[in-house]
Formats: sequence, C-alpha cells, structure tokens
Amino acid sequence: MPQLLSKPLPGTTGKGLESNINKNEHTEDTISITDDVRAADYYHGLVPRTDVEPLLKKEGDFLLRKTEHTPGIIVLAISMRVNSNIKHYMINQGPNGTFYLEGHHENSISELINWHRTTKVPLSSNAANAILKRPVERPAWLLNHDSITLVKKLGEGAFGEVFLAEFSTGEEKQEVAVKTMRNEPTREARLKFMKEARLMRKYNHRHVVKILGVAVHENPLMLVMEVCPGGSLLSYLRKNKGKTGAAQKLRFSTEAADGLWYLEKQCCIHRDIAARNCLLSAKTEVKIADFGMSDDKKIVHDDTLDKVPVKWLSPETLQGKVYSLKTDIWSYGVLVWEVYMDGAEPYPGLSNIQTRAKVVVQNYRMEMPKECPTAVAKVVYACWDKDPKNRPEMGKIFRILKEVNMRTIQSVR
Ligand SMILES: Nc1ncnc2c1ncn2[C@@H]1O[C@H](COP(=O)(O)OP(=O)(O)OP(=O)(O)O)[C@@H](O)[C@H]1O
Repeated sequence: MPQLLSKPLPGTTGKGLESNINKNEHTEDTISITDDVRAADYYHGLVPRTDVEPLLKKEGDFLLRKTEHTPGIIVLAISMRVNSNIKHYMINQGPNGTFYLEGHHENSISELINWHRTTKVPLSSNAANAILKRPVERPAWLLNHDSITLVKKLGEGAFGEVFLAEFSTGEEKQEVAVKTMRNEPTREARLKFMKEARLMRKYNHRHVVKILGVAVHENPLMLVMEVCPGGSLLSYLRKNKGKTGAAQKLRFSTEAADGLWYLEKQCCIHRDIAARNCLLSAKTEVKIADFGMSDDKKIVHDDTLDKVPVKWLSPETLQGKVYSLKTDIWSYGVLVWEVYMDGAEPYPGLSNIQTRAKVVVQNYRMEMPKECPTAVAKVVYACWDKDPKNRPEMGKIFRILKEVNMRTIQSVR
C-alpha cells in the first residue's frame, strides 16, 4: 500500500495583527511542498478540480495541485487532459522518501515530472495517452501569499476576517481588501470559498466588487478584492441616520439596481441582497458584495433554509426553498426600504418566525416612508408582488429609478 505523500493540514500557529493570522508564518501543511514544487509555474496549490479543469485545454496539458483525497488527507496530484477527459493522478511517496506514480521513483517531485515528460512514459499503465506534454502555468488570479501584506482588520464574516492589505505585483503596490478563511477550513467551507471567488472572477462592473484573485497555496486561504473604504452601506446609513439626503438615497438605490441588473444579465442569483452586503467606495458608490451564497443558475433549490436571511426572502423562497432571480428582486425591495429607513432592521419588532407568518400567511408588506418618491415606492411594492412573475426585471427598475433621478435633477435646476 503506497504511503500518501502529504499529511493532513495542521492548524496555523501564527500570531499576527489582531487575529492569529500572519502571512510570514506559513502553515507547514505538508511534508513535501518543497521549494522546487512551490516555485514551479505548474504548481497550483489547493485548487478544486472545477477551477483547474477549464485550464487544461489540450491533450497532455497538465498541472500539479493539492487535493483532499479523503476528509482531512491532503495529497499532491497531477491533473491532466487525457482522451478528452480530465484525469487526476496521485503522487505517492516511497518509504525511503522517493516519489513515484507507478513504478519509477525519483528523489523530488519536479524530477519525477521531468522524467515522465522527457521519457514520455504515461502516468498510468491503464492510460497509454496519459503523456505529459504542456505544463499549464498558474493563472493570474492565483496569487502568492508572499505578495499580500495584511495591514489592519476591516470586519468579520461568517468564515473569517476581512483585512485592509497591500498587494504587490513586481514594483507596484496596491491597497486591497483580503477576505480570509479561518484556519483548517472544512472541505465544504473551502469549496464554498473557492466558488465565491470563481463567480466573482466572471464579473466586471462598476457597481459589483471586483476580485483580483485568491491565494490558496497555504492557510489561511485569502480572497483578494478591491477595497471599499466606505465600509458597508448598512453601517453608513446607521452612522448617518437623519443626515443621508433624498438624492443620496435615490443614488444608492439606483446604483444597487445597476449592479444587480448586470448580475441578472449574467444569470447570477445573489441570494443575499441586503444593505449589509453592499459596500461603498471612497466616493460612496455602491458595490454589490458577498457572493458567498450566490449561484450562476436560473433556479437554486436549497433545502437547508438554515441561517437564511428570512427578512429579505420572498414568500415562495421561504415556503418552497427555491431561489430565483425573482428572489433577488424581492430582496432588492427590502434593501431600498433599508436605505429609506436609514438602515433600520426590516419588520421592526418582529422575529424571523413572526415575519415569515405575516409575509407568507397574511400577505403583509412593510410601508415605505413618506419621504420616498412615489415612483420608487411603487417599484418597491412591485418587487414585493406575491407572484414572482409580476415582479419587474432589474433593467426596468434601473430605468425607472434613473428617470426619477433625472426628474429630481431637473426640478432642482
Ligand atoms: N472589499 C471590502 N472593502 C472594505 N471592507 C470590506 C470589504 N469586504 C468586506 N469588508 C468588511 O468586512 C465585513 C465582513 O465582510 P464579509 O463579506 O466577510 O462578511 P459577511 O457579510 O458576514 O459575509 P459572509 O456571509 O460571507 O460571512 C463587511 O461588513 C465590511 O465591513
């Protein structure tokens, strides 16, 4: 029985900042990620197969990555395209410290890979075409921990902390925000983290937070994104209670609609639209953030309904556990309510259970405050139509709000 190459990831013991994260104290997570492996262009770290498969385009394209072989057991594997499929071959370690796939042993992993490349000996005797041809380099979004310096904590999420950080690319340094994954993430948590990053990579819009990449070579996993110095829209509204003007509230609502319209066109169901998940740039422009629950499907069935934002969810989602773009439209209505109510908690005084009963059974809807323009209030009520088919699309909402903006500007003149 071959010995597995790598050991389970132990916890990080680093002390750093206000948390126990320090980029300079790398987790000694495996016995074999030696410098030659770490430095190899084709070493991709702990990246799920969903992320590497699109990179392996031609027969013989290959890369090296870490993968969770069985729960808690991390191994090194060569992923490659063979006979139009993607195959993953685990690297084994011999008792005397050598590395091998089947029969041939070498003293290091890079030597083993070189040997298979130059001799053209297939990686498996069962796959004559499993011949290594072209090493696939790490894509630009796969970052090194060394290029990220954490500066200060900005906030905390369910999976870890968010930091202000400095990201260096060669000579250039850039301020970024880094979402970290608590140490020793479960496989499920790690896959969720990578999925969030994978979705964010697809989007490019001025009202959607941009991702620069992920650092996954070691713990803690890091998601590097544009920094939004204004913090969350919710905390801004609360801090500026009674001071946020009508024009600004309309702008916040319009910009959020713009970002969501873009996501709607990309077929992205965000699933957690709320003021707490909108961030503000230095110029207080709204950026839709937190894609931790999102999916690029038309419909998502999620049986868990555990820890869900009940007060932001539509009746059919609460009842049928089904999420669609129309769920986001409903949540957008709640977001606009939050904006016009200076960040108040929706359904004041009601618990989640009471809210659910009132919304689903009694068809109760919150009232929009008087200061909200009639056209905007009408949009919100349309977003809260019991029948998802009657809810407007985001493009229409954006156009209506834009028109209200124009009328406001003209009346001021
Ligand atoms: N790009 C960013 N720029 C500035 N601050 C940010 C950024 N991203 C997050 N933050 C801060 O960190 C806090 C936590 O963000 P995060 O998205 O992890 O938390 P969350 O909303 O609880 O998400 P999750 O549900 O995924 O745990 C935010 O409320 C915000 O204050």
